[in-house]
Amino acid sequence: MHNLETLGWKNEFNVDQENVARILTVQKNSFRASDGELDYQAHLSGRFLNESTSPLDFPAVGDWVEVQKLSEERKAVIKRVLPRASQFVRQAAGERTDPQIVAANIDIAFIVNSLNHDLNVRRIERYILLAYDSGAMPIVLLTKKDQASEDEIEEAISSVKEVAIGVPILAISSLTGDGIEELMNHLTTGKTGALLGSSGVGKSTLINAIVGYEVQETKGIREDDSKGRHTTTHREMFMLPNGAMLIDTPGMREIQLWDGESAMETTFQDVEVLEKECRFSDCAHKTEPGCRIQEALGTGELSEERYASYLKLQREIAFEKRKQNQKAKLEEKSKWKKISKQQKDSYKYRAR
Ligand SMILES: Nc1nc2c(ncn2[C@@H]2O[C@H](COP(=O)(O)OP(=O)(O)OP(=O)(O)O)[C@@H](O)[C@H]2O)c(=O)[nH]1
Ligand SMILES: [Zn+2]
Repeated sequence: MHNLETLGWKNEFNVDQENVARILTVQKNSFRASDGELDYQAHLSGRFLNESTSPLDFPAVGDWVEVQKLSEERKAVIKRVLPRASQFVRQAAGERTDPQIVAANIDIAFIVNSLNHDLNVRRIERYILLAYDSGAMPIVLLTKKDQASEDEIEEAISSVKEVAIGVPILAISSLTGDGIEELMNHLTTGKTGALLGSSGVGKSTLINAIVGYEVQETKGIREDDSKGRHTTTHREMFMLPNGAMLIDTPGMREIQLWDGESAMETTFQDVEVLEKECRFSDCAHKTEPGCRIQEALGTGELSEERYASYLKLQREIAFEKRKQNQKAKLEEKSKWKKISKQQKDSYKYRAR
């Protein structure tokens, strides 16, 4: 069923097909890759160990890589990462200013939320922004449909609709199979999807339901405290029976933006249209009489929360950008310091 084509391979990189594989899992510096027929245990070639290699240059789940297969059975060396069609990037956890690739070459970013917990539309908004920024199409999945009433489902869908303009919203249940067929209409042969969302929303259970058997270990909710157990610990790509791929990711509690500037327009189409309609080209949209944004806020056409969220994300992106520029400057400085020290040292040596 799976060969390079069904894995989504498009032969546009000018690499011999023999030497192409797709990354299925990453654990530290150990990779599992598939050429569509066989799995390979792969490791990085020396060129990745260069000091200046950015985290974005390393292979991630979903990447197409050029490999050199070794004579040792099912071992390979990764020579390079082929250009990505899309990459889902977030700010790495912790204090550092580093990007982290959640998944590469994703066609559809499934933003997964559970119907039996509080829906956080602000978080969904953020994920949609990241999805568009990555180059993937977002789809919002509302899981555990079997645990919500018709009214609750309708209410959830309508509140998500307000922040997910033009984005498909599907309510599904992995328990009853309700809605899975509709989901699979999107995830067709050769397509790659990624499941993104908090821990316990049912990502692994969904993969099991699609694959039809237990591929991802899931643990039941403990009855005593009804907390979902954290189960997924690393990203992994699964091949589905229909020839599509689905990437499971560990639950992400917070997702910090890395970039997203270019995706703001698509994510906040409603706000941007109003801004363009404003007759003052340099309007701060605060107190100007006759301002279109103020008018829309007044009539409720645009909700205060949505507008506040728009401004907040805009500020956040600008802040990240400044931080990244600052970091780049510091790195440049330390590089020149090093070079000038080397030059001095070599001069001292020659002078002696
Ligand atoms: N009733 C019901 N329960 C579900 C459904 N899907 C998942 N669950 C339950 O929700 C709990 C968490 O599901 P998981 O699939 O482990 O959640 P996850 O999103 O993979 O969580 P992490 O791996 O921690 O990121 C488990 O107890 C599942 O049985 C569903 O459609 N209906
Ligand atoms: Zn205005």
